[in-house]
Amino acid sequence: MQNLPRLSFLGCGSMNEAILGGILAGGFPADRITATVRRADRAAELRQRHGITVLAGSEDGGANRTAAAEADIVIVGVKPVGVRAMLTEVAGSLAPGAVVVSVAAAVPLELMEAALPAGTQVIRTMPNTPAKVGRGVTALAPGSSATPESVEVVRSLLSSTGRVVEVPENQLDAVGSVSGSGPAYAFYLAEAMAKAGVELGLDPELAAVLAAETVAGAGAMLAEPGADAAALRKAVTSPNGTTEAAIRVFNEQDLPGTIAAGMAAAADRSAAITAELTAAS
Ligand SMILES: NC(=O)C1=CN([C@@H]2O[C@H](COP(=O)(O)OP(=O)(O)OC[C@H]3O[C@@H](n4cnc5c(N)ncnc54)[C@H](OP(=O)(O)O)[C@@H]3O)[C@@H](O)[C@H]2O)C=CC1
Ligand SMILES: O=C(O)[C@@H]1CCC=N1
Repeated sequence: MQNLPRLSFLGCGSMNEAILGGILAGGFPADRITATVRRADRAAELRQRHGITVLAGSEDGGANRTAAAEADIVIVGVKPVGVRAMLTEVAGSLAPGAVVVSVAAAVPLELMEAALPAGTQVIRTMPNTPAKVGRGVTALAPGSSATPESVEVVRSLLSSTGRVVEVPENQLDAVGSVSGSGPAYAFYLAEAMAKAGVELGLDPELAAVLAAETVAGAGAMLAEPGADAAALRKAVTSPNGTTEAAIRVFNEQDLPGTIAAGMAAAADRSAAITAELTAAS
């Protein structure tokens, strides 16, 4: 892979489109990218929005095989339950030396490698949707045949979507619970803050703007070099002031415990999906 790789996104919904958006914003040429989806209207939307080639209507798998055959890096972005069928479909069409990257939660490397020709390079990742704006974080775990050079190429490609870290595969359920699902928790907080603002008498539109800008602004501060969440929180919290009154109630009602319980449920769900997929193989 001396030159810029050719990419194919097999399945291009929320997550793969976010990665695609981050990569394109980083200057990757649209004419080296193909995506596949099932629905013609979704294909048209992606073509119009990104100027990439999109193949749709893959009832017989033809679109996926065509896209896979022309790619150096194939990024599989279907739901976990569809990954094995997708890999089986394209197994015979992959270009020699192609690298298969999965963004699917809970689908083990072993299961993916078993669906592909022996020796296929597979990399399992757990990205998140802020990839779209270059503020994502992706954890990756290389499969048994992935070479360090290929891992480096994928790492470098994904670095235009944000931070990239390598972890042992057995940490990916926990990673998914923190950063994979994490954007939803931040959006949930913004929704809850807006709702509470309305209950305090604010106009709904104003409350939504205040909550969204606050979560976004706090996120931007957290992204500054050396930022520390606890220190930033303390800087807002005047002794015996308003913030302290709010945090006291959050602690009395064990909000940290509620968050921990929710995140444990996310990690447990990931492990349960793995068990379901493995039992079905
Ligand atoms: N959403 C997120 O924040 C994150 C998701 N993930 C993982 O990403 C994966 C995708 O999730 P998400 O993007 O949310 O799901 P979406 O449903 O938004 O996207 C799935 C995409 O796959 C396409 N698709 C399904 N089957 C086929 C097929 N046979 N051939 C071609 N395309 C197909 C769909 O096409 P169509 O639109 O036409 O139906 C759709 O574009 C999951 O495995 C999930 O675990 C990981 C981290 C975060
Ligand atoms: O909810 C899900 O299952 C996926 C994986 C992480 C974020 N979204």
